Amino acid sequence: MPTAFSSLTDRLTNAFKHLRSKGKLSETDIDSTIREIRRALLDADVALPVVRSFTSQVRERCLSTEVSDSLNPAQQVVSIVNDELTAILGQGVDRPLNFAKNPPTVIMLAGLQGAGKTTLAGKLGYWLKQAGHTPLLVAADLQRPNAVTQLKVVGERAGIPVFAPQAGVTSSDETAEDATVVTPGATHGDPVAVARQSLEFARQKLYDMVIIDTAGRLGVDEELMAQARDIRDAVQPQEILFVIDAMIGQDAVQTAQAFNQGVNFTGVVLTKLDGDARGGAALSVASVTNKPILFDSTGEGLTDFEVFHPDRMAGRILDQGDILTLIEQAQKQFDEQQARESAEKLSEGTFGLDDFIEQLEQVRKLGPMKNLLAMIPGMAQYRNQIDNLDEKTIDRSEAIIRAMTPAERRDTSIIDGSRRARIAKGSGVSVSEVNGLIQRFEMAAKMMKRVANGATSIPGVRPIPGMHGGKKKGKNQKKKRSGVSGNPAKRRQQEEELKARLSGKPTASQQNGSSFHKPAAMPDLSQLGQLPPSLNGGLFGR
Ligand SMILES: Nc1nc2c(ncn2[C@@H]2O[C@H](COP(=O)(O)OP(=O)(O)OP(=O)(O)O)[C@@H](O)[C@H]2O)c(=O)[nH]1
Repeated sequence: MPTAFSSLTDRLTNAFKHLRSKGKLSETDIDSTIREIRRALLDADVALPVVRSFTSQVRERCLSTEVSDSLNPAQQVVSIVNDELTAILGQGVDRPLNFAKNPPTVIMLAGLQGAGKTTLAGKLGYWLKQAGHTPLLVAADLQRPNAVTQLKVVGERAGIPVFAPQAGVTSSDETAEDATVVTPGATHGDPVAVARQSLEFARQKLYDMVIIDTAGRLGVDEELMAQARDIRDAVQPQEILFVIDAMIGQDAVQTAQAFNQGVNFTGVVLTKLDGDARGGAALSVASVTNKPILFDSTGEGLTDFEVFHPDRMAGRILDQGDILTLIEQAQKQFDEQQARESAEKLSEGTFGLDDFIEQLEQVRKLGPMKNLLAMIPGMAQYRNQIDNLDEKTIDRSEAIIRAMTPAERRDTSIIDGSRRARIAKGSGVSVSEVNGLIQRFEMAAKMMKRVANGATSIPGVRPIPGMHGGKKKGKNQKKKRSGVSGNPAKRRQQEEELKARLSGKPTASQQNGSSFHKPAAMPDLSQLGQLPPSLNGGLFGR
């Protein structure tokens, strides 16, 4: 899927490609790589001062770094670029939200018109609600006629009450109009008064988070800034989040600086990272303002929103995937017992189409398939194929399987010609589509059985610790096959290991144990002759 960083990813991975054949890097090699990195960053709209300090830092470290035993030169350069990218994205640290000692915690949103503030208010509120908070959204954007209505719609969708002035209503004891939208008589036309009243309301009704949506303008102007300052002074927020559209290009830095001076924001939210315009300017914002990026948003949906982790974003930009996010999402959504059973069935060769449907349902909870594939290391080169993956073909596959009898799903070998014709009719597809699905399922099941038993691996994809059982194991050991441990300490260790693998550092077990592998800081993509069947058309065909 093209994202705001796709072309930057392509350019950077290309710059590293030339280094792969080198045994040792000369100063000339380093300089020519640095030149390519500089051009890639500038073309992606990263601000010039940020590019300058970034490249000089990378160059200095490349020249002074000792030759490592465990990393080849290309991996070493990628590892340095990864560190420095993580640093410009926010000093390399994750900064959690500040909460008030005495609730409610107040979060004020500021930014240009159309940056995505209103949408973000809903996403943030929804995210907080999922975490057990009781948020209230506040419509303090009284500039744009439709803004209040828009926030009410967003609030309704997220199931979060909205404190909003209602035209013609002035009494302060108006009661809730319906379950999701509160319309007390906030003072009409005065955003500062609305914000102040919302706090009183939240205290009375015991909302513990107040998210205030403020007005945006097309460009920075002093009147807007003064209004935002007045709101800030009236409600003393714990967080003032500057919301910035990643696609606005070079203006991002100037706008961010103006808002920083104007309201002294505490954190940044990048929106529209799903767009395909050059998103480099947004990457400069944290560095130029010295304020952390707290969240990012990748679509219009309520859940297209995530906590920003500088190191994971750097990994995605460098096409090292984001396995940690994938694991976290999977842990949230997956039924662990079911995953374990599927893994066992796969290794035993008893994985049927019924199980496949169950897996599909679980995977679907994680979001569109394209987004998931984008989190796998080394996938940038398959962007076109991933883009061509039509999610509808997945629906069709599901329909075919659902048209089968339970016995057919358990054992595809009983599906003869007449059964195939019946299934095709029942699912509204052609017989050849049914044939194709059965054939691909049988092939994939065979391959997965071999992979699960350690007989082979997917080309270019290094095994994840605990993923492959090797030989068939006893009952107790089987539990490890789902790849992610249920034990929190063990899981943390696995995450640390993965993190280290992705950053190119030796993992704890590699340092302690005898089975030291060269870390896969940069997967050798040349080995990826073909996608695993499940990705390359795979079960879903094309
Ligand atoms: N693709 C994409 N669209 C987004 C994202 N966030 C917001 N949008 C869309 O961007 C448009 C503007 O978003 P709003 O939330 O209205 O922006 P705003 O900052 O509140 O705008 P004003 O109220 O005019 O100041 C809407 O159409 C949103 O659906 C995102 O992450 N990705």
